[in-house]
Amino acid sequence: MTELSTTGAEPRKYTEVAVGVLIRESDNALLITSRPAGKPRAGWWEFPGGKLEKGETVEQALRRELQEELGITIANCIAWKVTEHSYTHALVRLHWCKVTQWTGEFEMREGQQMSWQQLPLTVQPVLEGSFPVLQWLSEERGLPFDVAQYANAALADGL
Ligand SMILES: Nc1nc2c([nH]c(=O)n2[C@@H]2O[C@H](COP(=O)(O)OP(=O)(O)OP(=O)(O)O)[C@@H](O)[C@H]2O)c(=O)[nH]1
Repeated sequence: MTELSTTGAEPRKYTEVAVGVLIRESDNALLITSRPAGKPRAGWWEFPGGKLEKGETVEQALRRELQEELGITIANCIAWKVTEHSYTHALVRLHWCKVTQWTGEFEMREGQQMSWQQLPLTVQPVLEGSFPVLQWLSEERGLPFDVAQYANAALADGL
């Protein structure tokens, strides 16, 4: 699918992305990772995942990405939400899955960082395409959500 361009140029194509919300069973912590050097928004925090390759399902893409990036193999992928976000570098459709089971030891294979976080997150800045999901997760947990907390840090870092 495409979005009409405001410049009259070619419509921008959606990039389909599989994103994992990994939830640690013992304390419900969420896995957040930093974007590796060399990618747009390097050093920003996100939920782990990546782009679908041709012919892949969301679950296949997420399993591949998490093996490549984190060295783990997911054992489930519970389809949860689909969101869209327009960045200057891309128009993305994010397919969010909850993951509660995996095997393997975490290994940061792209030199990124990982952090098990409770809400509200203490790592900053966070990709703004993830804000809706942070809101839904907060609501599910009966916690307040203040988008300004995340947006201010993102603005300070050049949103
Ligand atoms: N993984 C991930 N991507 C997100 C999140 N939120 C969000 O807006 N995105 C966007 O989704 C896109 C994911 O692309 P990516 O660059 O991480 O994917 P990839 O690992 O396949 O990259 P590559 O194949 O270009 O190396 C980026 O445009 C990123 O800005 C999130 O929480 N996690």
